[in-house]
Amino acid sequence: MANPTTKRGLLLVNLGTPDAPETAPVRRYLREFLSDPRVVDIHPVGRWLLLNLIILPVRPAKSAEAYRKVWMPEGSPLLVYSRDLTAQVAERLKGEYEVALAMRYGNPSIPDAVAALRARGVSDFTVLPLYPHEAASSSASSLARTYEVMSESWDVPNVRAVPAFYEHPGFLDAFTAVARPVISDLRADHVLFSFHGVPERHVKKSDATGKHCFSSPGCCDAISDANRHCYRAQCYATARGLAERLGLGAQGDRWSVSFQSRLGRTPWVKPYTDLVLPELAKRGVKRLAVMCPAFVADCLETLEEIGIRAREQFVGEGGEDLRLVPSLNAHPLWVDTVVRMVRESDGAPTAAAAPWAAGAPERTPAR
Ligand SMILES: C=CC1=C(C)c2cc3[nH]c(cc4nc(cc5[nH]c(cc1n2)c(C)c5CCC(=O)O)C(CCC(=O)O)=C4C)c(C)c3C=C
Ligand SMILES: [Fe+2]
Ligand SMILES: [Fe+2]
Repeated sequence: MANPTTKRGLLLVNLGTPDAPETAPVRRYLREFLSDPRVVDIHPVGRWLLLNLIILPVRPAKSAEAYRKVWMPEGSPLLVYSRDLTAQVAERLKGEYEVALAMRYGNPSIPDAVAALRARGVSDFTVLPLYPHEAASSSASSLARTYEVMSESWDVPNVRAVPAFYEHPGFLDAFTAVARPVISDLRADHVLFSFHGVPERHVKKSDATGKHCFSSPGCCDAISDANRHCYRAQCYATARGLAERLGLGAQGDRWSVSFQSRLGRTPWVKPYTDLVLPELAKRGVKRLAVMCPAFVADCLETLEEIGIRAREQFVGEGGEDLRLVPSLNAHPLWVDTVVRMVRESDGAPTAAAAPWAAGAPERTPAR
């Protein structure tokens, strides 16, 4: 328990987004994002060449065009929804925690958000990376940067991290509540759980045993000691939890899993969403609901890649309709869950100690 005079702060961290849907701000954002060695994990000289000769001359203009299709009057959807969530969580935790939002890349930056909380007297921090699953390129990068920023001050504050919540019942229940009306209104004959992909190399590097991941087709079929930090295994655990709540039966029949948003030519985690869509259409799936549970806020990857591009692709392949299930954004059940996870994490800094995790001892929330 923290000292009663200690002021607590909650830092919600999401990935980040450009300041405007124009080429120059998108280039600035992509430069910061793709210079991160946890995102593009190759030799620094290779990364510089890839970025400056291949990606940055072309991609920013194309991405800016995509951002313009989903940009909201108040700004980038990822930022608008993350701000909304932050405001509602702050309201719920008033008097207990000072709350701020930070973006790993772009604005509001982690240094600015940490400085703002410290200026409000915070000396005990809870950090909640807004990604359900662990990945070097998302949660690990956000935590590493937060720790780096905090360690720059003379008096380093107390910091605890909320563990990955890929099978937290509150997270699964909230997504189920959002999905149910969409699935029934569409009369969906199939649900695709499309997660953000990562290079296979990243998954192999996070395998502490060095021999579990990709060792067999079923290596992600259950969470075990060997794969509890495997991004792919955590994604499948989420999909199973949602499919069960939605009453979808066995995998393959009315639901399947895929991975989207790949970049470059190295192998990413499979199956790829853009290759699964035509297969589903060919199999006779007509009305497809797509859930993107790697994201807790709608963003370019949900609204444009799935809501617009994947829909056009599926209909072009003979499907009748594809509907994107909205993300959690600031859904009341998600706000409840964030509040609950923050309280649960008080004194439980690792995934293994998460009170809701299988095998963890029963524990009552701190307050
Ligand atoms: C090597 C490239 C990338 C890895 C690895 C990666 C992992 C990863 N990303 C997210 C969440 C988001 N990514 C978003 C956009 C985005 N992602 C990449 C590349 C990698 N992501 C790029 C180049 C972009 C920018 C857009 C584009 O040009 O296509 C977003 C949306 C941001 C927004 O502004 O809306 C999110 C969110 C996770 C969770 C993750 C690892 C699991
Ligand atoms: Fe990404
Ligand atoms: Fe794995």
